[in-house]
Amino acid sequence: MKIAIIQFGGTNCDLDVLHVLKDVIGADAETVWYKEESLSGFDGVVVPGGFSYGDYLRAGAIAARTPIMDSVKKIAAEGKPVLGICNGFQILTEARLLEGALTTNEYPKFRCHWTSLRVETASTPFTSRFRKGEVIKLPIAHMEGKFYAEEPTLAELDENDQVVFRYVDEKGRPTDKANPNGSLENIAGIVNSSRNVLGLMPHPERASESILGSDQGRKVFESMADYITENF
Ligand SMILES: NC(=O)CC[C@H](N)C(=O)O
Repeated sequence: MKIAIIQFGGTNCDLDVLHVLKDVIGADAETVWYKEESLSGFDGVVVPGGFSYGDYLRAGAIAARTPIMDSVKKIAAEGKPVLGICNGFQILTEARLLEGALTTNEYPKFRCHWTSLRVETASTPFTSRFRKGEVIKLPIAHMEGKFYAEEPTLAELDENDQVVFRYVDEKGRPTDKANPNGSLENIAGIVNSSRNVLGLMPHPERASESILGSDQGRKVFESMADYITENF
């Protein structure tokens, strides 16, 4: 099993993800520079966070149009898991691998703090180790994290159980106060209709060891590794 971690100019969470995959959960992983065109030999992909191309035009817009994204699309079409974290989520929406868009936070500042999230579904390759309804703590760090989609798309995401994480308060309720960026319906993460592409704004790799204040993010990577072992 081998997982590719894509690096663009401006990516800055690549080595954190590499550390979690290799040192914390013992999976085989490698960073791949965006100029590589092939991802043959890889069974899964992480598009990590950062500021690819300085967030120029729109966050993720330039990275989404690089040749390696054709290979990421191929991996996704093969049913292999693709995980986009923060800037990675922005890139996956810009590449149209995921619905909707990430727009400037309602209060237009960079926000960097812990959030509580409710796991809305355990039936994805990335959340199989969670319980539906479980409330977990993961940090956010973004300026363009407001999830937006047109009403019919939102309805479809709900109907198909594609909303994976929602920002909630300490009691597990998706209130306005618990919503750090104005995301519609408090959405923090979604999957595609085939369920093998996940994007989320919070950073599970920054909460994968208890010394960091939470190790609950680790289960995202462990679930992904289980899925690869079982299927590929
Ligand atoms: N941590 C990140 O990936 C940053 C996300 C993005 N560049 C933003 O600020 O919106």
